[in-house]
This record gives sequence, structure tokens and C-alpha cells, in this order.
Amino acid sequence: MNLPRRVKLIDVGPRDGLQNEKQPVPAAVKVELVHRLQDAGLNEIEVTSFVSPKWVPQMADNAEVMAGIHRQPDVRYSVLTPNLQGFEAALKTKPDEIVVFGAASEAFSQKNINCSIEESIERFAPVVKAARDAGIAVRGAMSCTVGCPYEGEIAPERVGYLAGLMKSIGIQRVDVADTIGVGTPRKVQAAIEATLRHYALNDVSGHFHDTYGQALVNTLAALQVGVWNFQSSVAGLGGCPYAKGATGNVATEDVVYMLQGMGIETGIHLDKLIDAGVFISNALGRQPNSLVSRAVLNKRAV
Ligand SMILES: CC(C)(COP(=O)([O-])OP(=O)([O-])OC[C@H]1O[C@@H](n2cnc3c(N)ncnc32)[C@H](O)[C@@H]1OP(=O)([O-])[O-])[C@@H](O)C(=O)NCCC(=O)NCCSC(=O)C[C@@](C)(O)CC(=O)[O-]
Repeated sequence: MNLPRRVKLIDVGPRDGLQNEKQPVPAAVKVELVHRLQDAGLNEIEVTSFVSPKWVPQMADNAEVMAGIHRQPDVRYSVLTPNLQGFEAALKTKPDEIVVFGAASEAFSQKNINCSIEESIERFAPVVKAARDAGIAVRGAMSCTVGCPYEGEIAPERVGYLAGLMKSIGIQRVDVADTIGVGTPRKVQAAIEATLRHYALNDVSGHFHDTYGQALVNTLAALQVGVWNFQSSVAGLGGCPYAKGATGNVATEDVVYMLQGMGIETGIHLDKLIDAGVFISNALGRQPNSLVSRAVLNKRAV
């Protein structure tokens, strides 16, 4: 299989990366991170969530963050909205895309959004319609497409079932998410292949957490089946509050370095991206969770 010549990265660092942070992260820092990401060439950024502040307090400043961004016309700003209440709050902040988020595992659906898979689709349907009516793009994140912290291994058929439900209510594109990072290349490819029975290749993205250190090789495995859209987090930030122990997404810096080495275009300036990762890591008082970033920083220090 010829690999894609170009890859589109959606940095979810400001949302997935920060949502699980226990320490308060000021809205101004989140806004600065978005600015640094767009300056580094990211033109899709997942900024925040419109969810219950009791469940995810770190995202409570969602409207303030969205208002603070100096928007660039070529950048798509997306936000998570699990229901109409979230969508109505988000609509005021003018996102370019909203993301509804379901799971291939019943148990994770209950833990994460307090409803069954079927109920989640009923909840998403009016959100999707309202977004499309308002000219806003709609993406569906599919959690636990390889493994679930509560149910263990998830069969590809369950991913296909969820993808079919999302397609049936008009969700335009979907993310195949390995939420707890247990995936390995063939399993990730099987989850993607199940999704491709309902969505075209251009409408499927990979979203790989790196808990077991497999995210980069899973990204390559997804590339080998033609996927060319991926979510990643600057500095390897992140982890879902409802997947205990799940660490961050694959670091955007590590993906960009790998793709550039393979001659695959991303449009991203790696040094500026590393600087963005250093900025947010300093704000959080820790090292970037990106091996490429650490290697480059060591080299710069020599
Ligand atoms: C989804 C709900 C809200 C349902 O929660 P619920 O309890 O079923 O909702 P409810 O309608 O019964 O309302 C309960 C309370 O929440 C409020 N509420 C209700 N909806 C909203 C809203 N949209 N925004 C703000 N507030 C909201 C509502 O007003 C009420 O407030 P109270 O009367 O108790 O003061 C809740 O379960 C929730 O917020 N869960 C958090 C989900 C979440 O953010 N998880 C992390 C993101 S998903 C993820 O990280 C995975 C992903 C996408 O990255 C991919 C992957 O790696 O797998």
C-alpha cells in the first residue's frame, strides 16, 4: 500500500491534553497554547469541552478560552458537546466543528457520559441536526475501539456497530480512539477496517493514547491502511478522567518527526511545535512527554 503523501494532524492537547489536569490551568495559558499551536502550523485544534463542570472542572472555562483565541481563517477550532445543553453553550462561542463522543463499550459509555450507547446516539441526534442546521461540522469520537478499562478487549464488530449508528444520524467523520492505549498494529487496523464499512477513508481518523508505548507504531499501522487524519497532543499531554491510568495521546512532536522522516507532508514547523510543548510543560511544572522534544532540547543545550 502506498502511504499517504500528506497527513492532517488535529492537536487535541488543549482539550484531551488538559482535561485531566488536577492543578488549575488558567484560561490565558490555554489560549496561549492554542496560539502557539496555530503559529506552529496546526490548522485543526480541539480547544475545549462543553460538559458538566462537576465531571470535568478543568474545562469549565470553555467559553472564556474560546473567546480569547485570535482566530486564524485557515484554522478549524473544534469543541466537545455531548448533548444539546453543551451544544447551545458552545454555539455562542462559534466553533467550526463540534464533537460528540460515544464508546464501543457499554461500560465506558456509562462511566464517561452516564448513558448507554443507544441512549448516547439518541442524545447526539438533535445535536448533530442543530449543528448541521447552523452550518457547523460534526465529528464523532469513538472511545474504547480496541480495549476498555472495564470490559477489556473490544471486538471490531462493536466498533463497526457504533460507527454505523454514528453514520445513521449524520455524523460526518469519526475518530477511532484507542482510549487506554492497549492497541497494537493489527488490532488497530481491524478497528479501522470495521469503521471503513460505514465511513470513507477521508472521514476516519486515528486517536491513539500512548499508555503502552504503542501509539506511534499504531499510527504507522493506520497509515498503512490509508488513514491520513490523526489526533495527537502536543507534549504528549492528556488522558481521559474516566479511563484510570490512561496517559496522554501520542505526542504531536513525535508524530511530526516520524512523518517528516518518511517524507510525508504535515505543514507543521517542528521547532515551533517543540517550543509550544515546552511552554505548556513549563506551565504544568513538568517535562514534555515527547522523546523527540527531549532529544532536540538536549541537542539545543549542548
Ligand atoms: C455528559 C454529561 C453532561 C451527562 O451527565 P448527566 O448527569 O447524564 O446529565 P444531566 O442532564 O442529568 O445533568 C446533570 C448535571 O450536569 C449538567 N449538565 C448536563 N450537560 C451539561 C453540559 N453539556 N455542560 C454543562 N453542564 C451540563 C446539568 O445542568 C446538571 O447540572 P446540575 O443540575 O447537577 O447542577 C456528563 O456525563 C459529563 O459531563 N461527562 C463528562 C464527559 C467527558 O468530558 N469525558 C472526557 C471527554 S471524552 C474523552 O476524553 C475520550 C476522547 C474523546 O478523548 C476519545 C478517547 O480517547 O476515547
